[in-house]
Amino acid sequence: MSKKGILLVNLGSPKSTDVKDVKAYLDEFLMDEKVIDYRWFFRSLLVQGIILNTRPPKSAAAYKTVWTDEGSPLIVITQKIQQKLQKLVDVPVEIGMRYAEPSIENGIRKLTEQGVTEIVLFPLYPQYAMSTTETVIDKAEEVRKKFFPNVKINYVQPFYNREIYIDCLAESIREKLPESFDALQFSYHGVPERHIYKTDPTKTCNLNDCCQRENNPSHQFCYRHQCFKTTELVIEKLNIPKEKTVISFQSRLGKDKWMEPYTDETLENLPKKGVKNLAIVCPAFVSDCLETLEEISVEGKEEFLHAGGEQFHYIPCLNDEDRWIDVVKTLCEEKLNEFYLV
Ligand SMILES: C=CC1=C(C)c2cc3[nH]c(cc4nc(cc5[nH]c(cc1n2)c(C)c5CCC(=O)O)C(CCC(=O)O)=C4C)c(C)c3C=C
Ligand SMILES: [Fe+2]
Ligand SMILES: [Fe+2]
Repeated sequence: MSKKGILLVNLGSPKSTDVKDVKAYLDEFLMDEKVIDYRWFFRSLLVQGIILNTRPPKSAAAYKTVWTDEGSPLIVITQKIQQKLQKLVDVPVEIGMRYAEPSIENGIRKLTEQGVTEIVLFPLYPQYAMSTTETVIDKAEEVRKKFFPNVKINYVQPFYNREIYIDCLAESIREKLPESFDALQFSYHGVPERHIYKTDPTKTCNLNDCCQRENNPSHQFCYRHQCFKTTELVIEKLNIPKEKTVISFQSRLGKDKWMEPYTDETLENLPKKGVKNLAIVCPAFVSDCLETLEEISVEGKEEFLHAGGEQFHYIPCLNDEDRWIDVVKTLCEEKLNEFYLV
């Protein structure tokens, strides 16, 4: 009888907030061809020649502001999800990070040491992107072929529009929303527009109205569509009018054109449009991390207040909320059950 297990995969964080560890982490992360998708020579020129010579001290300082006694919030929260899920399922659950430690290889090894030969791997990203879901699958397949050729892996698909997830996210937001607010902003991690064109096998997405159409063939691989869809479904559940919501994209890097509108510019413009009391949520992330705790809750808040905003309410990610752990369990069990069918 084959034994099953679950591997929860998140992005990863530096080993510590030392500049050298942050530099090593950024090197691995940004040299990934699915993240900075230039040919190796140009990627290396940009990342190792420019970014790694300027960014690590700034990033390390930012990490210091969010780091806890237990470590990076992203990793600590992923561990908490693992521990809670482990109490609900009767197969072993491990974690692996796409970059740095604990690695995907490490996670698969821990599972195989417990006799597991069939793994459900859950990339913890609601929306598909080349720089997230796709690179996780590439890495896991590379590791599987090299070290664990007899192991089978079943991947949990992006769940941006799944009813159980939307219900869970909407409920979580509802509980944390202030009594009154002028607007609810959905800030998603951005990606370069080029990535969306590149990963569209149907070549039918023009990053325009088509992303909001009901049935465009490109939607399965369109990060922009999936962000719009999550937003649309959540506000419908929350019964919030579209006019009271804003979508934006954060964390751009480099000189390429990234998806617009940008979160920082939106935060500066909203007070001029009469939005003084803002609630903001970041549904591209299931766990709080540098990009939410520092870029939004601290920097974003400052930008908004400086531009004339009065109240800024950051709504935390799902993290290890019990209702979210139930969703993780259901999505994993669906894939565990598929092993019985083949
Ligand atoms: C939806 C999730 C994410 C997408 C899509 C994504 C794309 C993407 N990111 C960068 C560059 C950086 N991202 C950084 C941090 C970071 N990114 C995500 C998630 C997505 N990235 C998370 C969860 C985090 C936080 C990690 C943590 O430890 O808390 C950083 C590092 C931070 C910094 O130095 O400021 C960079 C750089 C690119 C280029 C990209 C798509 C092309
Ligand atoms: Fe990122
Ligand atoms: Fe699209």
